[in-house]
Amino acid sequence: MGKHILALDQGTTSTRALLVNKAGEISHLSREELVLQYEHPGWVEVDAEAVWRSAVNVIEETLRSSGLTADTLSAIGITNQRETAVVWDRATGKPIRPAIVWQSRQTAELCDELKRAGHEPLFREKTGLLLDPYFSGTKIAWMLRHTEGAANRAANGELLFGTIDSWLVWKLTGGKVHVTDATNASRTLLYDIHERRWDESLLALLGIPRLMLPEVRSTSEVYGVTDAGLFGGEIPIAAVVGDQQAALFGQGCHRPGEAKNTYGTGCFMLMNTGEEAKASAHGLLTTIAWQLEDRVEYALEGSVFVGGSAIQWLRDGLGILTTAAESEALALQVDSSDGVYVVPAFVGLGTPHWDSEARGSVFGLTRGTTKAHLVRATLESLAYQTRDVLTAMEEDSGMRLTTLGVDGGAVMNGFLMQFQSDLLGVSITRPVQQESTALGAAYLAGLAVGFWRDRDEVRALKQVERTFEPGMDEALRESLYEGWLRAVRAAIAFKG
Ligand SMILES: Nc1ncnc2c1ncn2[C@@H]1O[C@H](COP(=O)(O)OP(=O)(O)O)[C@@H](O)[C@H]1O
Ligand SMILES: O=P(O)(O)OC[C@H](O)CO
Repeated sequence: MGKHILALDQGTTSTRALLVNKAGEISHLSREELVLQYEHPGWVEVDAEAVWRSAVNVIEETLRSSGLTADTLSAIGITNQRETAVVWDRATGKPIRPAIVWQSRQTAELCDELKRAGHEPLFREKTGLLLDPYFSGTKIAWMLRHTEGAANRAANGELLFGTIDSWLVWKLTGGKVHVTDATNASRTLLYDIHERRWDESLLALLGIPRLMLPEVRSTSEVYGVTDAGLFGGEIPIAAVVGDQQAALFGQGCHRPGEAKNTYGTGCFMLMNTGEEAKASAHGLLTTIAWQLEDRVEYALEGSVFVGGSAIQWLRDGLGILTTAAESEALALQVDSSDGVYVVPAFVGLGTPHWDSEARGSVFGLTRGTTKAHLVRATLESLAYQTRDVLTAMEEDSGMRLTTLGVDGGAVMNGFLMQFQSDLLGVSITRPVQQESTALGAAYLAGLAVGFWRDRDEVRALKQVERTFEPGMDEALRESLYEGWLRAVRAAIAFKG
């Protein structure tokens, strides 16, 4: 048995590989940025070949910098941005067009068509999701409709579909293994999360041939080994898990009622609900937390589409920041956002509104507004959106949260974390190891190959770096939040 698990974390904006040892310590992180394509307003795509190349590069770099060889690794655990859809040619392994990223709105019309025909309750009941362009199903249907000859080729078994995990496993195994896991399947809009199978009636509604779909396996098992030609030896691939579920596992939220929020490109709060798939009355998603052997556990999820990417917009779109980290000092230059609210609905709104037509808006500008106010209001928007989600979560689960575990790129921002704690009235714990997603994938892979004994062993590895306690006066907190609710209502009303 080797001394390390390699975690491959394929996110929206970057691909990372890192090593995890038995104590849950991380070393030799290698990272490659990805270029997203925004060809039309509301569309977000990425070159699946570039994603694949980035995965090879970061694994090679991690091996090189650590001096380890492939056969000294115990396993690879893969975690990935979810819903992003790839369709490729079975024979050549080439994608038929760019992958459609989870944030993309290009299937809004198709979703509306299906809603008008009254199909949403069926999708909601079987998959725990909603008819929103976010999920993979309509993205696959769109590719089949908009790529010449694709529908016929798919029906003949010449094309394969996969979320990013499937695509990477296919490539890593040299085109031998076409699988996904239950967490990723639960984000496709095609998988019955109760019966645990691809659903023929949903496939028929979307015109997707069953032949294209991967086999659905558990979240923690050996699916195959990496092609010996790639890294100079075979490495067992022993976990596949959607990144938000991986973070839930990595944060040690293994018991019902435990929750985490990840602040990456988007913000995703997941609460473990155990073996019960709880339906939501407030726009949350019911999703599979993980499948271990034959046992499935579920989660309630609130999905916020634009989180850290609003900070990237300040940096790259407006040019008022040179780095995302600078946003903290700027926000702290002012005592408040002075009545300014930024609603970053750049690609519509997810939980609890599910409005794919809404667009971003800024409210409350005066002649005295400075870039510090705008930056602060943008950071605050992550916290306000999270409060919307937590309110829904508490109403649906009937549980009151006292502590929230956090992770993701933006949690380094101390201003944001304190404001978040103030606004929720909840303690926030930031772990020492903020790569919860990669840790979750490593733990799940390690459990499959006997690197760790059981869940309790990995849960005990978590260490808290800092706790943020709520300190804001309640009247102020509620009046600030009132302003946010007004701003969101106005943003939704603006779309005409
Ligand atoms: N100090 C910071 N303050 C606010 N946002 C930050 C900070 N550092 C990084 N971010 C944001 O975090 C995001 C990157 O987080 P990460 O977890 O790597 O995302 P993903 O996995 O979605 O690619 C970016 O959108 C970036 O703008
Ligand atoms: O790329 P991330 O880490 O922001 O995650 C994206 C989510 O999985 C989308 O559902």
